[in-house]
Amino acid sequence: MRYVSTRGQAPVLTFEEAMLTGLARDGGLYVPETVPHCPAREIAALAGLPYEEAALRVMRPFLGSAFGDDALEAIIERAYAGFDHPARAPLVQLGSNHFLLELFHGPTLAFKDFAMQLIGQLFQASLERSGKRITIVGATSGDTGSAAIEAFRGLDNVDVFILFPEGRVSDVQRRQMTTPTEDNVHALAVKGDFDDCQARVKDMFNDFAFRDRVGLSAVNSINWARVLAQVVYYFTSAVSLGAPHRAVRFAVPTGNFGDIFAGYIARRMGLPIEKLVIATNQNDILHRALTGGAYETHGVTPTISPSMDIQVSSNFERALFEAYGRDGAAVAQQMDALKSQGGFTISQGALETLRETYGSGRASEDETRATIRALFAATGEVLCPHSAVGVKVAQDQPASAAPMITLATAHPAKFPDAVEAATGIRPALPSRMADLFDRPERVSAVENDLAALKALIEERRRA
Ligand SMILES: Cc1ncc(COP(=O)(O)O)c(C=O)c1O
Ligand SMILES: N[C@@H](CCOP(=O)(O)O)C(=O)O
Repeated sequence: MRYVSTRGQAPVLTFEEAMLTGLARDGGLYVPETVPHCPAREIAALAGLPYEEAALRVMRPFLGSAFGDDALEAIIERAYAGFDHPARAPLVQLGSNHFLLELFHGPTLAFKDFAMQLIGQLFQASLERSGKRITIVGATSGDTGSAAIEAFRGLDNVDVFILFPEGRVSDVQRRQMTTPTEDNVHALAVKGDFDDCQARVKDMFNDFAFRDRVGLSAVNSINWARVLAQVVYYFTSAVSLGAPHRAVRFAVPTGNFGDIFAGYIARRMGLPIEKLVIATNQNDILHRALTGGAYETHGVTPTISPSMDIQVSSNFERALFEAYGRDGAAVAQQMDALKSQGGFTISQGALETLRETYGSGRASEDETRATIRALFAATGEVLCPHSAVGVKVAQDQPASAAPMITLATAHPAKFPDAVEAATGIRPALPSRMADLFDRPERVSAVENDLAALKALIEERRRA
């Protein structure tokens, strides 16, 4: 299995190389050269398997020869051993044809743990073999950062720097990043929004001298390995509702488009997904793009679902690459326009292709709060605001016989103020985090300035 860049000008890599590289050297994102097909009988055979076994079967064809079967099996076992729920990704029924896929039972209480716990193990195995050391620099709107820190804390051959927008993550999210004591972990509060943080990370990747000197690696979903790990739960949930004999739909709270693109890969592999519905908050660039054809940034607005306060949605580039028939030059042109003019228009052909796969919707702040309140009153299920955006948009979709599965992407206890305001209930953190607010914080406030950030990283990383 080989990986190519969405901009067509970077070296073709193996899985392991693409994982360690992160962003392609032409600024694009790696995608598999071909998407392996999973025949219906193999999809059906996933029914009833432990999550780990299903993960091995779904991901195996993408990894090539980098990790042997036994090694991969052990890696997957270790990755999910710290999850609080035996099913890892349990399904809860919300209504006659609507289900919630709970993805928040991992160590940091968000869906990011599914991928981050796995790639933490994959990186370690790979670095032990090569004897190399790396510097991970990630951008977060709240959840990727804590998941990355949890996966890489304390490792001798990895330094981790996480850029988060100052004052724009919840207190729980911030403390998850600022209270770990390991000296390879650095939480950086940037004066800016998530798009600024993500842009500075990409700038660092585009400075090849810096990139090579510090051994830069990415753990945002620009890294293909992140997306791959998220393909698995589309299979496990769809199969438990009757796939491959019955089609399903997914509503996916969306920001950087990594999670929903994992659903696209599952669909391309042969999983019968009728629609992948993009659910956005007020930062609705993706909904506007799908409905009107113009992908235009309007600036990031803070919301009660802060992890989705994103306008430059990195993985949409992967979707465009597919919609433009894998024309890297066309994608590069649009990405240049995004950088220089703040937007671009999607061609009619590409838009129609996107609409065959994706639906979309947007939830306002009031609708998000009302959905948390109504679902709690009707079922007792307490949603985080991101999951509530997903549920609201799912409820707004046209009727279909195919069951709708909404991804519940974070635990409500990460956003206690918003949840309490909607339900009167203040959700409690699991007991292993009960003292989170008593732990001392360690954080550096930094300007949104590339040179200053690079200097800080050079100074603090352990050579
Ligand atoms: C809780 C939560 N929900 C949804 C999203 C959106 O996921 P994606 O960026 O993969 O679209 C994020 C962040 O990415 C998140 O942290
Ligand atoms: N919502 C994310 C933003 C980064 O997304 P990623 O999936 O590309 O890492 C976060 O919580 O940090």
